[in-house]
Amino acid sequence: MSENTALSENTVARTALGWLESRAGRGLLRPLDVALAQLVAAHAPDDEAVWLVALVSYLGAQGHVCLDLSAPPAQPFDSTDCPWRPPATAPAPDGVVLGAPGDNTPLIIDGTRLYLARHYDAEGRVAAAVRSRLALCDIPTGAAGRLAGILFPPPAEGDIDWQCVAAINCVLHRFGIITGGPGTGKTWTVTRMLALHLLLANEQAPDEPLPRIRMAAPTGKAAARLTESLRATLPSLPLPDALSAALPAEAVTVHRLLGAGRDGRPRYHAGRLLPADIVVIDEASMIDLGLMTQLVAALPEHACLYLIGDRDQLASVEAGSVFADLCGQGGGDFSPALAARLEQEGVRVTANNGQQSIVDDHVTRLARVHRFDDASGIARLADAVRRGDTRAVHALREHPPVDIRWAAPDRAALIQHAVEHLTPMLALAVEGAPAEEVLEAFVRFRILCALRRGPWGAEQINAQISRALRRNGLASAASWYPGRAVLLTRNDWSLGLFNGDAGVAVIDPAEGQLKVAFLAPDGQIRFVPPVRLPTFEDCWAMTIHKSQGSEFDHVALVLPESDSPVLSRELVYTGITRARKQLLMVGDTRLLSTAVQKNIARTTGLAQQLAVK
Ligand SMILES: Nc1ncnc2c1ncn2[C@@H]1O[C@H](COP(=O)(O)OP(=O)(O)OP(=O)(O)O)[C@@H](O)[C@H]1O
Repeated sequence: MSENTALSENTVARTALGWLESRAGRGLLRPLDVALAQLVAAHAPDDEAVWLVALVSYLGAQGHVCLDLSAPPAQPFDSTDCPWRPPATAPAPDGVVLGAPGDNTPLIIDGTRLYLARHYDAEGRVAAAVRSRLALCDIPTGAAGRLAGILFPPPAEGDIDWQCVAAINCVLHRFGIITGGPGTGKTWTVTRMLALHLLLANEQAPDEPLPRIRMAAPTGKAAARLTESLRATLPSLPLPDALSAALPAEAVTVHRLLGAGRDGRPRYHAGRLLPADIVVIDEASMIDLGLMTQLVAALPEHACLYLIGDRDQLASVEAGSVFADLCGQGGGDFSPALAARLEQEGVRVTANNGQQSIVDDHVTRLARVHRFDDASGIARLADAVRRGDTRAVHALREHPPVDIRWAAPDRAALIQHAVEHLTPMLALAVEGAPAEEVLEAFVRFRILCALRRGPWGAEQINAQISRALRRNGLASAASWYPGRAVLLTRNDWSLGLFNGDAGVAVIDPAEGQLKVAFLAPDGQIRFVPPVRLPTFEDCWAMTIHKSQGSEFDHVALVLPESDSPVLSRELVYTGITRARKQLLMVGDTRLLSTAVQKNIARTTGLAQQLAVK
């Protein structure tokens, strides 16, 4: 029997496909969701699998790695005209479309969680890579603590230096996580943690080569910030030159680390492992399940993996919330066994048996902010939002600290504010100032919008600012003028430029022509002729999503006019924490309260895979 005959005889599947196609026609499902359903319909013994595959595929596009049948999220299949509802309990595997773990079927059911096989496999690989790195390393007792004394000043009596704890906890294991908000000294800690690794390696095996260390971040911008931070920190490390030389002076993007070529395919993978002994990934919250799977596949078994990030930030754009899942509830007390080991290393922490995940002991949370002074309103507001404490948010609205201003949604005032703050950067570009200076001025101010579309979305605000700049004589009528800021919306592997990279048009000193300047991850500036750019948009305002991994001195954070599914605590927290010195909050305060109370959880199974049994 041909597939077509099977399909035409399966009248129930026809009903399902008809409904799915109509939804796709209205843009409520992706063509891909329907295509997968069609593929399955040709083989499925009944229509249930057809519906399920479309739903799980749809949820994947919403960031969910799987469907938890015991708590299905809201989705288009909830509409009254849908003849089907997801089952409340797990359907029995049919061995053709729906399989148990280990089966070679397009859908896998594990307990109440239903996956596309590819996602199930990816989660399993990440969990296995983490699990295989949790044992204590073979380091003589007391050595890590003793050598940490060279790198960390002794804490005040009765104080715990969590930065030192994080460094020791990392070097004791081949897997570690350091999480904390902005300015909590994560990068500062990481460089000392790596220095501690080198001191230990040098003491234990002075004749062996030092460990090969690589540092990477998900975006070019984040990698450039990390490079800058590394260069600022390295000179202050009390290390002999031979050891200092083994510390990386620059970070690369994770794609570069994996040697992704023009087609995006990695050069390093399970068949050709990354030549590294220690790998550190910064801004790890931005890494999606797919990229994390590629990374762990390319990692040699003996290599250490350390993830650094802020667990309270938005999850990756693509499916999964790997970093938050791995952090779990960790970052509090350690198990009695680890606390005992840390005490042998000279640090005393409180012990508790409440670990929910086998990863909990590997997570160290930094809470003390080093960058801002204690009075920083931005840090306090970020913390209130992180905790979902609307009262504290309200108090900061009633009595605004010096670094926060609140404004009602007044469009003319916002555009005027933007023009004032962009003027110095545009003036520098017109004068032909060096690209470094123009790019530096460019990160002094940014409007961050919760949404892309709509009256208060980045698209419309960008268009209005461009018009206002022209009206004010700051921009010429030509499409390209010095100071025009753009955000790339597509990768261009041949240019080494990526979706989300922002650049500014400047006069190239070598040729005297207008080129767009980008800061590369290695800290160098790249000049690209405008005609060579992949697709882009204006970058006076950008969405909070796109701003991940970047920081600006002054941020104007713009809320939409009404609630939206994407408006959440994580989104607002991420937006606020992009601001270094000044924050202008624009929008309705009630909407802010709604957002702060809304936690967006993605359905994934990684935490369950790593749960303490
Ligand atoms: N223990 C410390 N003593 C002195 N200065 C510190 C200490 N820890 C961090 N700093 C300084 O505080 C600032 C912020 O630290 P760092 O950049 O490491 O934070 P971060 O958590 O990585 O921030 P972000 O996530 O925003 O990049 C830096 O200037 C750093 O040199």
